[in-house]
Amino acid sequence: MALVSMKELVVKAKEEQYAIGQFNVNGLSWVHAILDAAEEEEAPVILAVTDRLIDFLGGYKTVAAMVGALLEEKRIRVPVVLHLDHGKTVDRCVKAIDAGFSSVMFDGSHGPIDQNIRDTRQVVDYAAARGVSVEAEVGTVGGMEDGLIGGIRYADLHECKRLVEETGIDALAAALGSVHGKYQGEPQLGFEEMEAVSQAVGIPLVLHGASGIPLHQLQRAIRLGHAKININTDCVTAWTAELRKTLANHPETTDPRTLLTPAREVIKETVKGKIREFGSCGKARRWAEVN
Ligand SMILES: O=C(O)C[C@@H](O)[C@H](O)C(=O)COP(=O)(O)O
Ligand SMILES: [Zn+2]
Repeated sequence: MALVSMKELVVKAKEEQYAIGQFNVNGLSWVHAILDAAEEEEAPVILAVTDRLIDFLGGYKTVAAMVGALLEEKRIRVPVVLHLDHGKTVDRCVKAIDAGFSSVMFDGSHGPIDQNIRDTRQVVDYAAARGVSVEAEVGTVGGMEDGLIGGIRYADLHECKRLVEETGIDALAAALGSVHGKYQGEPQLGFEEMEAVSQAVGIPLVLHGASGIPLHQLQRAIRLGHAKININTDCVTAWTAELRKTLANHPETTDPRTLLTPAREVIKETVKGKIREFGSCGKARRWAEVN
């Protein structure tokens, strides 16, 4: 199946109270593992590439070609979105769209809201004309972003409403207490604020920094309108641990396949576990029936 926009997937997920997993791609192994997991769980899935890793991975066109080829070679039938995560500029979002990404996030959350709205609107105008979905952000998710450690800044309700109404985005990332990377202590999401934002904007919400958030909090976030949940840290942590174990168990081996296959398998199992937690397993079946 060809890549699809995120829009219809998250609208449906919100209606039916489950969430689509966004899993970050850090190399070829990730694409294999995430696609295999989604196919086995019959779940729609979002493959995301964070803008800071685009050059490391060979550029937008390389990423789009790699994902497109694997969809075909592996005969993937579940709906797959290729999403630019934390797009840094309007121009970089345009490049991703031109390369074949089916969804982009423009992250103007670090600047003033008026600038964020102006830039996001430009991205939406370009994307909507090409059937590409757009996510944008208000507030600051805590933790590591672009190599810098930052504090949490809660999304302002009025700014969330303005961003949605004045741009026409498809999904909103409202920072409400989550943190990228590892949490220090128990995650504390702002559920009261979440309910207010969700009611005010009406569109599906996106949860960044979801690795390490306990299931009961994720389920409450889904009930309050989160239809896309982003996971990277849990996958890279599992991958690194497995790779270290394999290297220790095979000190003489120089065969990359022997060294990398168990780590790829661990990503797949991690993704499958998340898909089940988010309630999206089996949802590709119904999607295929009506599309
Ligand atoms: O590492 C990146 O740049 C991608 C992440 O910001 C992603 O959008 C995300 O929110 C993952 O959260 P985490 O797995 O809890 O770190
Ligand atoms: Zn994020």
